[in-house]
Amino acid sequence: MKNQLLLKNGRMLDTHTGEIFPADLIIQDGRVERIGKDLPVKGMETMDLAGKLMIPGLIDMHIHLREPGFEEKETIATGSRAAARGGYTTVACMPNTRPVIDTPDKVRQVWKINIAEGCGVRVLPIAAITRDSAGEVLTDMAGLKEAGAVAISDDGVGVQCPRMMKDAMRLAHEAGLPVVAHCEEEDLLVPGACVHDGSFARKHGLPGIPGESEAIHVGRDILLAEDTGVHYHVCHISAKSSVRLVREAKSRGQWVTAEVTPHHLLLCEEDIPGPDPLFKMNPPLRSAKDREALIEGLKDGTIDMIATDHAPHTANDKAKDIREAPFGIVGLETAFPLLYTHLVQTGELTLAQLVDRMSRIPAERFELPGGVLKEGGIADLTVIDLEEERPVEPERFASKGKNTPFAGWKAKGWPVVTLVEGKVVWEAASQV
Ligand SMILES: NC(=O)N[C@@H](CC(=O)O)C(=O)O
Ligand SMILES: [Zn+2]
Ligand SMILES: [Zn+2]
Repeated sequence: MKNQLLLKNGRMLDTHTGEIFPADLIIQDGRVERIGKDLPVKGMETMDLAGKLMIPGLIDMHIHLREPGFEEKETIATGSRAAARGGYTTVACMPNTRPVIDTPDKVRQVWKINIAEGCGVRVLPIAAITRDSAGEVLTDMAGLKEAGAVAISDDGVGVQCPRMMKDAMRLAHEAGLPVVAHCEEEDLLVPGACVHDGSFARKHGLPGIPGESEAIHVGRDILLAEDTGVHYHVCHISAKSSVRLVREAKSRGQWVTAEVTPHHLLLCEEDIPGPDPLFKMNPPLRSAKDREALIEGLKDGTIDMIATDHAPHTANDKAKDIREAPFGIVGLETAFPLLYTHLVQTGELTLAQLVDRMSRIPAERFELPGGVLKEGGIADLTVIDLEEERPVEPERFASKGKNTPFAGWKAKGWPVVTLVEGKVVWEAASQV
C-alpha cells in the first residue's frame, strides 16, 4: 500500500441536512479512497484529527497575486501559502499584474511559476479581456484557453465600451471561457472617489462612488450576454440594485453567476471608523441596506459564491491619504473564520450554506476539481478547528499584505490542515 494517508477521528458535515457526524477518511494516490467510521489503521500513515471538521477544500475565484511586476506586494509563493493557511485548495488569480496577463505565453508563465514556486495550492490564471486591460483591443481568447486560462477579466477596471464587451462575450463563449466582470461605469465617477457615495462620504467631505456605477454595468452586461450564451460572472457584487438585476436574469434562466466578498458581507459604511485606507477597497463598503441585500442574495442563491478579492498592498501604499492610497484589502487568511464567527454563529447563515458557497458552488459553476468530499473524488480538503478562537493578527499572515480592516476581530473556526490531491500543503502545528 503506497501513498496512503488515514485521517482519523475527524468529523464531516452533511451539507443537505447540516448534520455533523464522526468520520475517518483514507486518501490514496490523491483521491478519497474511503470514508467511514472507525476505519482500521493497518500500519498506514495516520493523522489524528481529534474531532476536527473535514470540509472540501475552499475555492476562491478572485484573488490578486501581484506577480509579475509587484513582487513587493505579493508573489505566487507567498500568496499561495496565504491561500493554504486560509484553507484554500484552489484559487484563481486576476491578470492585473505588470505586465497584464493578456497573451497565451504569459498565461503559461503563471502556470510555470506556480509549479516551480507555489506551495501546491492550485493557482488558476484568469487572463485579460483586452490587451493591457486598456479596453481597446481584444485578447486571443482561444489561445488563452489553450494556454490554461480559466476565465477572462479586466479586473481593476470595467470594460467601458459596450461593443467591446459584446464582442468579448461572443468570442469567450466560442472559446469556452467565462467572462468575469469588474462592473464599473467610469462616466459616473468623480476624480479621487474613494468611498461609497453615502453617509460616510458626506460626513467626511470625500468624493463618493455611487452604487449605480456598478449596477449600470451589471444591467448592461446581462443584456449583452443574453444572446451570446456566455457564462457571465459578476465580480465582488456590492450594490442592492446589482443583486436585483442578477436575480431577475437568473429567474429567466440566463447563465449569470455572482460572487460577494467577506468584507461586503461583514461591513458597511457605518463601520468605517474614519478616513482610513484599510477600509478603502473597490467596490467600496456600501450602505447597511446594500449589505442586507447581499446577505439575502447569498442565502437565496442569487449570489452564488464567496470570493475574497485578496488584494495585498505594502504598508507604505496604505499609509497614504485615503484619496491617494490604492484600493484593496487582503482576505485569504481570514475569510473562513470571520464568516463562521460573524455570519454562522450569529445565525444569519448555516455552516452548510457557508461551506457550499466557499467550495461546492464555485467548483460547480466554474467546472473545477474539488468542492465535494466523496469516495473516488479528488482529495482536496481542509480541516477546520471549530473551537479554536483567536483574534485576527495580521503579523501572523503568510501574505506579504497585512492590509486588513479586521485586525483584532474575534474569530473562531480556523483552518488547521490543508490538503491538495492528498498532499499536505499546510499544517498549523508546523507553523508555530
Ligand atoms: N478590489 C480592489 O480594491 N483592488 C483590486 C482591484 C479590483 O479587484 O478591482 C486590486 O488589484 O488591488
Ligand atoms: Zn475588481
Ligand atoms: Zn479584484
